[in-house]
Amino acid sequence: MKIYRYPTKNTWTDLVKRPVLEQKEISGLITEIFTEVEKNGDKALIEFNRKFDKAETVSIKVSDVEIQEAEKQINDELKQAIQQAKENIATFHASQKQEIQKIETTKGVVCWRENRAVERVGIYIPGGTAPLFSTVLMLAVPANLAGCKEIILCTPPDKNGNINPAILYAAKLCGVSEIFKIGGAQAVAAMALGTESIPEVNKIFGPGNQFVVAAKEYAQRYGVAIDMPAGPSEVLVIADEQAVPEFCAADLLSQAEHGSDSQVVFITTDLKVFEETIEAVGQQLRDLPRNEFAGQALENSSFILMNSLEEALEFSNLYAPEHLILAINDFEKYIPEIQNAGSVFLGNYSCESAGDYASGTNHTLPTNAYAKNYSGVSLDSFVKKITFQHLSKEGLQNLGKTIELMAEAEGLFAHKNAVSIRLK
Ligand SMILES: NC(=O)c1ccc[n+]([C@@H]2O[C@H](COP(=O)([O-])OP(=O)(O)OC[C@H]3O[C@@H](n4cnc5c(N)ncnc54)[C@H](O)[C@@H]3O)[C@@H](O)[C@H]2O)c1
Ligand SMILES: N[C@H](CO)Cc1c[nH]c[nH+]1
Ligand SMILES: [Zn+2]
Repeated sequence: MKIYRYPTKNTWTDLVKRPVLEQKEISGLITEIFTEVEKNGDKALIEFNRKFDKAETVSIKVSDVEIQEAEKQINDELKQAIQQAKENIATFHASQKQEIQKIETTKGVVCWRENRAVERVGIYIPGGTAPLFSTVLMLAVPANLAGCKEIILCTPPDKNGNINPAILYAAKLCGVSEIFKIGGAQAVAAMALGTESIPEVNKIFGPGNQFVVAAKEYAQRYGVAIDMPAGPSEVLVIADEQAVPEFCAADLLSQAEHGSDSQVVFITTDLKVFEETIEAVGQQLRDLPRNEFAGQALENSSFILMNSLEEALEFSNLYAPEHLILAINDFEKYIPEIQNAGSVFLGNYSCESAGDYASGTNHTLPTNAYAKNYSGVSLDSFVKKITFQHLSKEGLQNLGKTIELMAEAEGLFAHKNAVSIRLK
């Protein structure tokens, strides 16, 4: 845990750095993995399961029997919880649908956009530190609402070569087409390149560790699109004097527990809240089952005392957190000041776990300061927008002179002629 009291602005660039694996090592490994998958297909994937996940997999495709068996292992209470989360996610994402808006830019010139779903999408479901079946809902629900024809899911197998039953249950519930037992960079390579059993997809979605993020970035050179870099989880909490230290500590630990390379940042203007939150983090960490990841993540994490909420917001915009929690009284006032963040949680009761599971917003979000230039997953992530236009003869008469003049000025006479020939 790194503690800073009133750090000067010239130290901020160091404070916003994330813990990253050695880039050179990762990129060498990713190239190797893609080359191997391209050359040996499924055989390479089975070998990677052995090497990276210590798993024996005879067949990498999940069978219908495995899916039926999984359903029996999920109790009714969890099924109901999954159902409620799914409905909220569907409601929020369905609200993002927009009516087609035809607009007449000049009399007789009508322009509009129409959505078309990305046809075949690949969704990566993390399974290294925890089986994130909630991510199935976050990706498959909007993919279905958007009208994607095929949803291919990849997730790492356990040591016995099995997939967590809740992942299989959620996948079936959300209309996933095919499920494969393969994780990490090799799963991304398989979806980008295609193998004997895994179809090549048009766009790859989903969060993952630094191997997965690096592989998604690499995959783009094969013509596949990606949602965004969604890596190790992070949260930045800004608290004032009325914040509840135990709540702040719980939110910080909720993201720290994702993995040793997660990072959490706590900023407050109040000395009492500062000291009590640090103490509460220590206490809650001791009581947390499987707390080793959270403990390691806290070593990379900062607790900062600042002079004002304005300064805290300025720091937050530089950090560009995946999640921002404003545990402050006057949060409405500060909303316009938020420039860079993946998803924002307002007040003392908007715990980040709500967005992780069930409030309705998407939990697949940009990390590592990518919130400066990317949005989280939404319905739009699963569609392409095609523009249309119709010009009547009158429309071309009204706009023709402008087009001819501009084409001539660019020295493109065939462009000019495409107008002139029609208006002769
Ligand atoms: N940003 C977001 O939206 C978001 C959402 C959910 C989860 N997350 C993050 O996703 C991550 C999930 O990571 P995870 O590790 O639990 O699961 P994961 O499924 O992303 O990664 C596990 C895979 O990594 C590969 N791997 C592990 N060590 C390796 C090595 N040394 N060399 C090559 N490959 C290796 C293995 O193949 C394994 O299957 C966490 O960091 C979590 O915080 C982010
Ligand atoms: N907090 C993660 C995104 O960074 C999402 C998640 C899934 N399950 C629990 N949490
Ligand atoms: Zn989480």
